[in-house]
Amino acid sequence: MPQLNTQLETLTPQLTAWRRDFHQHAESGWVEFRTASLVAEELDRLGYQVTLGRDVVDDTSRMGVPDADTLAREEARARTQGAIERWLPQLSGGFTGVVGVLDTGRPGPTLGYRIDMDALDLEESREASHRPAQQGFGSQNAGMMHACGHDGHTTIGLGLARLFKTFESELSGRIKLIFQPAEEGVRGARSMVTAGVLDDVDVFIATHIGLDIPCGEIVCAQDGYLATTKLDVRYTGVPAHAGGRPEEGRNALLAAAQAAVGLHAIPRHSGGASRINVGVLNAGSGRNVVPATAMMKIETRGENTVINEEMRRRAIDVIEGAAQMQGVSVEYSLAGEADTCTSSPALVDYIQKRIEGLPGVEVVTPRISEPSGSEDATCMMKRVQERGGLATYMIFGTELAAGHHHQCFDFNEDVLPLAVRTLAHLAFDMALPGARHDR
Ligand SMILES: O=C(O)C[C@H](NC(=O)Cc1c[nH]c2ccccc12)C(=O)O
Repeated sequence: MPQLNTQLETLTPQLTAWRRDFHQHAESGWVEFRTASLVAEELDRLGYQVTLGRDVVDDTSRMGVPDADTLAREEARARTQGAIERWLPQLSGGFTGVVGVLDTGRPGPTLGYRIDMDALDLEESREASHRPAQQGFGSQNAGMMHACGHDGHTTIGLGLARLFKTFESELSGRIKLIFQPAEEGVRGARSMVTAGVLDDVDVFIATHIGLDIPCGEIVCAQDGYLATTKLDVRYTGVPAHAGGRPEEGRNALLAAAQAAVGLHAIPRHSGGASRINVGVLNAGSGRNVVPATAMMKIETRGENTVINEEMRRRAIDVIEGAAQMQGVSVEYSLAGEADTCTSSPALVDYIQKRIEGLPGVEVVTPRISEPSGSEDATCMMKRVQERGGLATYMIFGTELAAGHHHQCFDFNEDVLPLAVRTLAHLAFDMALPGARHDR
């Protein structure tokens, strides 16, 4: 569709502006108030059916939600940074999911795109060599940075919304744009699945940019996502005068320290890839006080659910054993979890055939399965597949200034128009074997 290229040329500066605005106002999981409000506003302006908040995020299945004071503080911060006021009441409390539906009224599948919006809990580099810092769009929010490309994902989602609206007469069925909160820490997707957001989706595409693949190279299916469990751990001991009465204390810091070493000493699994990481350890209150409190944020991962479950089980043994050694109490809670998933072969074949030769598409890889991080889009994919639909997870390569989750992360923005055009192209004339067309 030549006019698609023309439209895209006009759209590209807007894509760059969106990306840099989202980058500058980075918001981590469940506090994407400004981002979600701007997304809802744009979808509504374009005439999409917009649902958000508790209508698309199930409260009981949310994980790793910040405390009420943090949610309130970040909502107030979002207001000062230009969040669109009329959407905030529904987003309040961290229900920051947004779904836009374009119903063409013509028979055809419902095509769902997952777009994750959240930033990482990370302080962005202020070095002049870091382009966002140098060009004035570095994160304004302390401790929050788009260091994985989700500012680009949100931009791609809005670019798709614009193109689909422009070419609505060429489409059939429905387009469902699913803007998800809290992918980092694998927390938000399960809540949207439980809220039923995926229950009417026939074809589902999740995407990620970067992943050490050059711009112009596209992977139709990334299958190597690891099953993962995230745990918050809290040790409670007994404070005492470290000099006068050390024997009366019970040392929570030592329990956490011994747990950290013990966790990393859990053997890797012979059945496949396995991971363990203690990402955060905070403990104690003063130099001369026997530490009575310690907290850890940890994660286990496995190439499949059996391996991850074994790693989780071993981790719990270590966590509880360390508490016993120091005579302290311990509590732990689930802060996130995700499974593995395999993309639908019929959809992968379809995508490969449709995108080969498109402008800007230089290399098309059908499927990669090497273990590579985790993703909670897998639970959305599984929901679609178990209902007879098709799902995949696409990768759009782009050059990176530094690796994902690094404070100097940045990417080649040429990937934005390329991803928008390629993903939009898949929606036109979608004749997919195996995708339900009874709508
Ligand atoms: O477990 C999580 O917190 C999800 C998070 N997900 C990502 O970072 C997205 C992602 C998935 N696979 C890769 C590979 C490289 C960079 C990023 C990713 C991760 O793996 O730490």
